[in-house]
Amino acid sequence: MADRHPPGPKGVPVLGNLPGLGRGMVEFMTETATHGDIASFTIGPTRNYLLSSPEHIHDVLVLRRDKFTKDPHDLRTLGRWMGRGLLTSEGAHHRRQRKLVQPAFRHRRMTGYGEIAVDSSLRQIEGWRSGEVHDMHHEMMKLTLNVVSRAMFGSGVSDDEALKVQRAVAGLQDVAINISKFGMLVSPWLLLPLHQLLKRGTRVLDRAVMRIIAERRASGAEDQGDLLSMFLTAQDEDDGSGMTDQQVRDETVTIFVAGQETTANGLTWAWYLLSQHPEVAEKLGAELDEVLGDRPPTAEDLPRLRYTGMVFKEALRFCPPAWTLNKRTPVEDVELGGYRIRRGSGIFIMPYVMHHLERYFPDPERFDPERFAPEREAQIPRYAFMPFGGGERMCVGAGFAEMEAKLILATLAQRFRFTLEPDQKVALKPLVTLAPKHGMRMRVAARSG
Ligand code: HEM
Repeated sequence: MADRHPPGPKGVPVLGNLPGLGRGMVEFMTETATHGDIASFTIGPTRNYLLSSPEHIHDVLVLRRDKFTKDPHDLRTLGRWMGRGLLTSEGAHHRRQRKLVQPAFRHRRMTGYGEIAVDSSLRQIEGWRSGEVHDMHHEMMKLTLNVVSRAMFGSGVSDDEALKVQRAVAGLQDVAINISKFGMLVSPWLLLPLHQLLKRGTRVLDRAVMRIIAERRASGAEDQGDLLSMFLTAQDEDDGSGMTDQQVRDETVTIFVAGQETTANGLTWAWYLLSQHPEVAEKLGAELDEVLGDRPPTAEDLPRLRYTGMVFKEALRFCPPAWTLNKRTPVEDVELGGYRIRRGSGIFIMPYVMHHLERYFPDPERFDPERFAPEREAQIPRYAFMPFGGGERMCVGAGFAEMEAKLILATLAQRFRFTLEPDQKVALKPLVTLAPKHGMRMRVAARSG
C-alpha cells in the first residue's frame, strides 16, 4: 500500500487548496477529477480525496460501508437543529430509523402523493396568463414545499400550523448556511448571535411540530395516508417498538429539509434547459398531448410518459441538485486504489463531477435526453449516474421525488411554454444544493391558446 498521496492540484503553503476552492468549488472539483480516479487536495492541514470512478464509489458506499461515516463534525452541526433523523444519524440508530421510515415511501402509497403534486401544481398556476413573467426558482420552491408539507401532514393539519413548520425550517436552514459559511472565516465567538438564533428557531420549530404530533396522537386517528401517520404507527419488526415523539419530530424535519429544495432545484434547471432547447420542449409537449390530451396527469400515466422521464433524468445529470454527497471519512486507515487513506481525512463523492465525465457521457456539456433512452441508459455504469446517491444511505425519497417532479413537469408543460427573460443571468450556486445564483425569471405562454 503506497504512502504517497494520489495526484492532485497544487496548493499553497498552510492554506493548501483553499484559495482554489474559494474561486469556485464546482470548477475546482471538476479540474481535480482530471488528475485521476482518486485525486487528492488539502484544506489547511486536512487531506481530502475526490473519487471519480464508479468502482471506488461502490467500494465506499456499499462494499466497505462500515469503514466510512459521514463527517462527525458535519453531523454534530446539522444535528443541533435537525436532531437525529435519517440524514444526520449513523450506525445502528440510522439502520433502525431507515427500516421504520422506508415503508412510508412504498410504491402503493405513491398514488396519493401524486395526486397532491398535480393538485398543488394546478392551484399554483391557476391565475397564470400568457405574457406574464414568473421566477421559476421561486415558484418551484413554493410548489415543492407545499407538496412535501401536504404529503407529510395530510389534511388533518391546518394551513396555518403547516406554515409555521415551513417557515421555521426555512429560517433555520438560512441560519445554518450562514454559520457554516462564516465559520471558516471568523472566530467562533463572532458567530454567537447566529447560534442564539439557531437555538431560538429550533425552539419555535419544536413547539410547532410537537403540537401537531400531540394532536394527532390524541385524536387516535389511524392511517390518514400521509407520512406523519406512517411515522406514528411504524413498528420495528424485530421488537415491535415504534418511534418516540422526538424521533417523529426529527424525521419530520429531515423530510422537509431533504425533500423540498432538492426537487425544486431539479425542476428549475429542467425549465431552464427546456427553454434553451425548444426542440426538446416541442417533443415533450407532443408526448403530453398524445398520452394525456387535456386531462391532468396521474401517477398511473408515468410509465407511458417516457420522454418526460428522460428529460427529467437528463436535467438531473446536467445539474444534479445534490451536486455533492455529504463528506465521508474513514473510521480507520484504509486502502483505496493502492493508496493509504488516513482515518479522519475527507472523502468527496460528487454526482456533478461523475455526471460530466466524458467517458460516460460523451459531449457532457450537451443537454440530450436521448442519453436516457432505455437501450442507451442500460450502458451507463451504476455510480456514473447517481443523482440520488447509493448504498444504504441512498435517498429514501428517490421514488417520491421522481414521481413528484415528473408530474409537476407534465402538468405545467402541458399548459405552458417557458422562455428565459433576455436579461436573466444564469449561474450555478453550489451551496447545500445546486441552486441558480440569480433566480430564473421566465415568460410563460399558454400552449393551447
Ligand atoms: C430531485 C430530488 C432529490 C435529490 C436529487 C435527492 C438526493 C439525495 C441524495 C444524493 C441523498 C444521499 C446523500 C448522501 O449519501 O450523502 C439523499 C438522501 C436523502 N433524501 Fe433525497 N433527494 C431528493 C428528494 C428527496 C425527497 C423528495 C425526499 C423526501 C420526501 C428525500 C429524502 C431524503 C432523506 C431522508 C435522505 C437521507 C437518507 C439516509 O441517509 O438514509 N429526498 N437524497
